[in-house]
Amino acid sequence: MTRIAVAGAGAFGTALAVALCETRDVALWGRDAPAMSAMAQSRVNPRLPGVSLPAALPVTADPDALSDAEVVLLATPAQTLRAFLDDHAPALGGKPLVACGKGIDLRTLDGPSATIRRALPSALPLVLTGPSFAADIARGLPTALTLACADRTEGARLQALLATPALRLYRTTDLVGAELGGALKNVIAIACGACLGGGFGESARAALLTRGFAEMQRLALRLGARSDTLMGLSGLGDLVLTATSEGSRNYRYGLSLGRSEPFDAAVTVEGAATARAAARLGGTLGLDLPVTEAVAELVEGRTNVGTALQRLLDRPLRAEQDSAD
Ligand SMILES: NC(=O)C1=CN([C@@H]2O[C@H](COP(=O)(O)OP(=O)(O)OC[C@H]3O[C@@H](n4cnc5c(N)ncnc54)[C@H](OP(=O)(O)O)[C@@H]3O)[C@@H](O)[C@H]2O)C=CC1
Ligand SMILES: O=C(CO)COP(=O)(O)O
Repeated sequence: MTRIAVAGAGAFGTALAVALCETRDVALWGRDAPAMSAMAQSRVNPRLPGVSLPAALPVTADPDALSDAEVVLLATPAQTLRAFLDDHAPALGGKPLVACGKGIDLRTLDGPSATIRRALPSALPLVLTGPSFAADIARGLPTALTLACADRTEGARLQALLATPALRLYRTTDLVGAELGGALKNVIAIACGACLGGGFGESARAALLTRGFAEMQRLALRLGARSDTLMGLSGLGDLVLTATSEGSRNYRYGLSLGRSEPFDAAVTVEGAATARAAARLGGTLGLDLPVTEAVAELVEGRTNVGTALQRLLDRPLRAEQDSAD
């Protein structure tokens, strides 16, 4: 029996499968049968160029790879997670399902763990998140991630199963904090990219990163997250990586918005839909999320970077901390 299946043969799913197959029994599953059979032949995934797929890694579009697995890693983009779970419910029910995507479903405003719970109440949801570019993981570079599971015993078991010598996993029981840290940092990364792309400078980016982090905490804490989770790998750690590196697609998308340049619509940019979802959540909860709202407006083409930044500067002066007077 294959112990682990990775569902979603994009850059991240492929990287995780490559890393895990050194020490574990893993299969990489993708929905596109011709693409998976080309990948099986060429041992290369065009979504993760420069990485050879080890001979020991089966790559397949056969749904049996999902039903045969003890644990399934869900590496599809957040906006497609619900459809994937619905399509494969009989194969996935009752299993630990590890959500690896970073986003909030725009239709339901659910994070990945609630999406799993709603679609498959018998499954055990986990969240794997934190600062990690797919290419780094696939190359075996040192990486540290957070694995969240409400059940401590299962969390510890999966932590041992999914860690590798180079991929160090820390565990937590705070699913909401872990998934919101990963989802919301993408929104702030877009803001930071737009700032740099628009020529507003690194000091302004540092301000946006910091005030954006305050917004991440404001929303996440209100939704039940723990503050220390946001201060960890899944929040601050991933924000620092994503909001400062052109390795990030969210950051590059922001750069292109700032430069008024087109951006390839086929590239996965989770923060675009998540900005809109988070702005809606903030509106419903009566929270002040000005950076998030600005990104949602940018994504929807309702403002431009210069106007959005000026609006942020024009806001009334306030205390830095929400709790301070
Ligand atoms: N890339 C990275 O460095 C990292 C990515 N992540 C997260 O991982 C998630 C996936 O990103 P990434 O792999 O980079 O994205 P990619 O764009 O590289 O790939 C997305 C993959 O998801 C597949 N997919 C889309 N919809 C479905 C569906 N309904 N059923 C099955 N498969 C589907 C696509 O298949 P098809 O080709 O057929 O469309 C494609 O293989 C995102 O949430 C991202 O934030 C997290 C950490 C790092
Ligand atoms: O989540 C990531 C790094 O931790 C990948 O970021 P992008 O999706 O912006 O490329």
